[in-house]
Amino acid sequence: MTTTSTTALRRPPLPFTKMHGLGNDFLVLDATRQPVALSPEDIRALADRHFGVGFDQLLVVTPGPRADVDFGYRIFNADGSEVEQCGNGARCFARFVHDQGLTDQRRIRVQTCAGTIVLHITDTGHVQVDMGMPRFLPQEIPFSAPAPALRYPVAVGDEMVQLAVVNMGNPHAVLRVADVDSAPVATLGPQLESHPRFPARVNVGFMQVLAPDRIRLRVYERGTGETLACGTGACAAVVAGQRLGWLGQHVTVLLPGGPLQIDWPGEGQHVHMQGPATRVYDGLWHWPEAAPAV
Ligand SMILES: N[C@@H](CCC[C@H](N)C(=O)O)C(=O)O
Repeated sequence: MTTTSTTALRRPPLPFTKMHGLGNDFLVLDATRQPVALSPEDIRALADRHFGVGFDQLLVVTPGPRADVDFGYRIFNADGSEVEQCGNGARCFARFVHDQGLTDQRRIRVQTCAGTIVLHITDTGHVQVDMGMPRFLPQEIPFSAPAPALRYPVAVGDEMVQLAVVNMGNPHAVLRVADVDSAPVATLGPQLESHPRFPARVNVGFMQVLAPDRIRLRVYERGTGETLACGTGACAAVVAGQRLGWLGQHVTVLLPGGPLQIDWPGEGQHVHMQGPATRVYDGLWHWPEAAPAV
């Protein structure tokens, strides 16, 4: 029999939770109770919507690295790249640690690669997130430009587009469009995502201003493609729109997956986001067996 050694080499099944924030979907792993060591190939296999579970981002809940934070939070895009921040993921993170009994606190401090964020579960079950301070200097995005500006002309093929750039922990470019339904998200999105002026790639938001307190937004996400919602993208669009004089301090952002409330009192202040977080199901992932040689 050859099965003994094969079985010994098989990786144990991986318990996970599937969640979403307005359709931006996540696979959530609890690394406070089980060891989690995944390669970029493992993440891509799990993210595959036909052969795996399928998700936009993988969220890993870890123990807090210091006494002043409750948990750590690692985020990976569907392409296996690790990223600094995820707004919709932060709301799901709060619901996950609360609903799994990892904490009974409603105010949760979490360490991400981009710094500390504070999550608050409201009485209605929504989650408010203090997303920290936006940054705008080209080197902080990172973005290649000779001097800071509110918008930058960027050449894409024969076309010139006007971009605002914002770092919300992760990099964002924001374009204003007349109508998000006809915006070239599928073509311009990937061209800008990997544009040479963004050395760490970039998330690309297409914003339609309906009123000073209401926008529509579609986001082509770095490492994932267009998603039904992007929390950091919503924050970046509101901050960029306010700096350009188009928006006020309190804005409802209508994403394909639903609305988010974003508030920014202005320069030098933190951005706040409020919205839902939904648990879909719990599952057990069985690692695929190596395909037999043909
Ligand atoms: N969906 C997210 C952002 C996830 C990370 C992003 N794709 C990146 O590479 O920076 C959100 O809700 O903020």
